[in-house]
Amino acid sequence: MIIGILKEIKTEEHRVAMTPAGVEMMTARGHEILVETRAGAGSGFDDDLYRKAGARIIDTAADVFARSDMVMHVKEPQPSEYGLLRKGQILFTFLHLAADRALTDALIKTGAVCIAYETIQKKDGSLPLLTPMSEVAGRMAVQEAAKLLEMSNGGLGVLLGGVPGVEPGNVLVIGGGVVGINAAKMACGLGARVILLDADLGRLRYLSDVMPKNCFLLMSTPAVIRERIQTADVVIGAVLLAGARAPRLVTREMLKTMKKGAVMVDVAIDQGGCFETSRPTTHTDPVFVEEQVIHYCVANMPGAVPRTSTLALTNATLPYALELADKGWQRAMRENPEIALGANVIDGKVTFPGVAQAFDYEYTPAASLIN
Ligand SMILES: NC(=O)C1=CN([C@@H]2O[C@H](COP(=O)(O)OP(=O)(O)OC[C@H]3O[C@@H](n4cnc5c(N)ncnc54)[C@H](O)[C@@H]3O)[C@@H](O)[C@H]2O)C=CC1
Ligand SMILES: CC(=O)C(=O)O
Ligand SMILES: [Mg+2]
Repeated sequence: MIIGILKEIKTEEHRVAMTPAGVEMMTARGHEILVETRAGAGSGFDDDLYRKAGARIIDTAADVFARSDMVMHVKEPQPSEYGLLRKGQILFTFLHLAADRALTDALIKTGAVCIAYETIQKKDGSLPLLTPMSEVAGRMAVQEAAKLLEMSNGGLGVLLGGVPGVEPGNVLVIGGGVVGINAAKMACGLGARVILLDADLGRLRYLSDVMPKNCFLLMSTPAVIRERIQTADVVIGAVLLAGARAPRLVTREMLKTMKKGAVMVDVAIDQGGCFETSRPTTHTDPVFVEEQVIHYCVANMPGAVPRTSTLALTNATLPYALELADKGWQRAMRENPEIALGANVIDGKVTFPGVAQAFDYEYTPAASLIN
């Protein structure tokens, strides 16, 4: 198969979908890899490293799209790329369609086979391609929030760890999955007083076994959120209903009861956000203020630390990319149910229930489109 690796064009996105090490493994299996020039530059991989690994360097995205059977990105295609996708071509990348009707409609029009990293799911419910990026974003959420709490950045002037004789800051983490546990661990490590909420009692039991003493676990209910938000210096939104739009758990009314200069980091923004007042921001303009509370809502947080994130992401994506390349999408989906769950839009049909539900579109099971 011919596989195209595109340069990311989303604002301040410096990850790349395949490393030279991945190219070497792909070419050893007989696949041809086309890499758009400078696609790896932000992650520390120049064109020569890709050439040495066996890739061909291509000057333009249009050429990569035109020549490839499967194109790989990190983030969703941008409007300038919609017209470059074609019927039957595989697109393998993060998509987050339930939060983006315009992108969903554009992909439907292309007729391409659109497989989303974030909905590939193992039998145990885990999301193997989202997990490494959630680890990064969860850890980053606390370092971003700690900085924004400084008064020169508009924050209320609290040091999360406190000092001897002065109490630490309060961090409320909503959602105790991968983002949540990583954020809570970082905040605990800094010495903050951390409250971690989840709606799954089994998950809370697990967390109570592994989290340090300064992490308090509570069942997530509207009443608990309404009460705890009032004393929080930092709130981190980390909920997920896989592939579906995020539930809105913090309302504008709740925000009005918060401390002025407190910080909200809505990591779940890529699925639409879990605060009523959230809207997606970029690394170049990451924050805005609503009800005197600072909001950080960057939808591609790991893009800011590409040297870490590219390696973490491609460690996870490569085996799936290899399987798609070796077998083609139909056989790969037939033989591997994890990949079948990645199907979001195929040949103009919406094949993921959470996306169909978000926009009231007809849902077509991917299995019915496989010969
Ligand atoms: N902004 C960014 O750059 C990035 C965003 N993300 C996003 O972060 C979000 C979280 O991802 P993960 O932690 O990997 O998901 P996960 O599936 O590991 O965890 C989600 C957790 O939310 C819990 N939950 C569901 N409903 C809840 C409720 N009402 N109250 C409290 N908890 C609830 C679930 O029980 C689960 O434990 C996703 O939307 C993901 O796409 C992930 C990486 C980067
Ligand atoms: C998960 C995601 O949206 C990202 O890594 O950018
Ligand atoms: Mg989007």
